[in-house]
Amino acid sequence: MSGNKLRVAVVQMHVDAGNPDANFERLERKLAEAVSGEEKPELVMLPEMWNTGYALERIEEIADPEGRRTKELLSAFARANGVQVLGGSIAEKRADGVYNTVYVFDEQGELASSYSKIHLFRLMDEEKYLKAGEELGRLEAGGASAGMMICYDIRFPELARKLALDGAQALFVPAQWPNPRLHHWRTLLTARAIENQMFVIACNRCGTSGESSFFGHSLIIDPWGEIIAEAGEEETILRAEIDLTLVDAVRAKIPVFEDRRPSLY
Ligand SMILES: NC(=O)CCC(=O)C(=O)O
Repeated sequence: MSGNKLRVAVVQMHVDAGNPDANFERLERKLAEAVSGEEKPELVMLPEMWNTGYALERIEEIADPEGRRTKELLSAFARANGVQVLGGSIAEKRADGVYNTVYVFDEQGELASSYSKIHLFRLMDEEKYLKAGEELGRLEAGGASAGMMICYDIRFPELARKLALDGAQALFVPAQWPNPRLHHWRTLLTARAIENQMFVIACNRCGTSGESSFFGHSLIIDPWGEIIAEAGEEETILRAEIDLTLVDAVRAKIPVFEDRRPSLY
């Protein structure tokens, strides 16, 4: 990090539903690509459920027990490259069921925080196969407080507002958001950025699994709502340097947080 700037690399990738071995192999290649080149990122981010995809009928069998395989890979990568990793989310098997969980590793490879998706998406049958998390997702990134939401979570503006009120200056959103809802994806992410005057960094998967196709369009949006980077529909590493000082500048220009009237609503 230089000053309050943070270089992020968002790994937009295909996910092979029901085939963790193929996904681990693909991810290792993508991670190597993310840290290649001169401008190394300081934070690398992955999409939702990248280990299994939405092979939910088999999720008990293929989810990562306690996230052990994932933690080993991401921790070693973070430590070897001195980079923070926001590990998308994975299907994580615990004693009481399977969770849709993000792990965050710091530059030393230590597990710094985690978050399990709190809103399960019925349109993709999540509530039939997954357990919902019970805590909010927070992390430190680029010397600032930040929050995490997973995919469907972005439809709940009160969650983003709560994270912002608690100090978040950026919101990280791993996703598997399919067609035909690109308009919702772009609009909701942009709205969360504008209304909370925060950066939104969102990583979607791409490619096709069964009858679902995923449009990619990972996005990096600034606190004024400007899209500073947007991917297309193919696999790519989306890169940007975000200047966290912009958060205070935007909040000073239009003092939304001071003007709130929570006693009325
Ligand atoms: N994986 C998800 O949570 C998908 C959410 C989604 O597609 C939506 O429209 O909301």
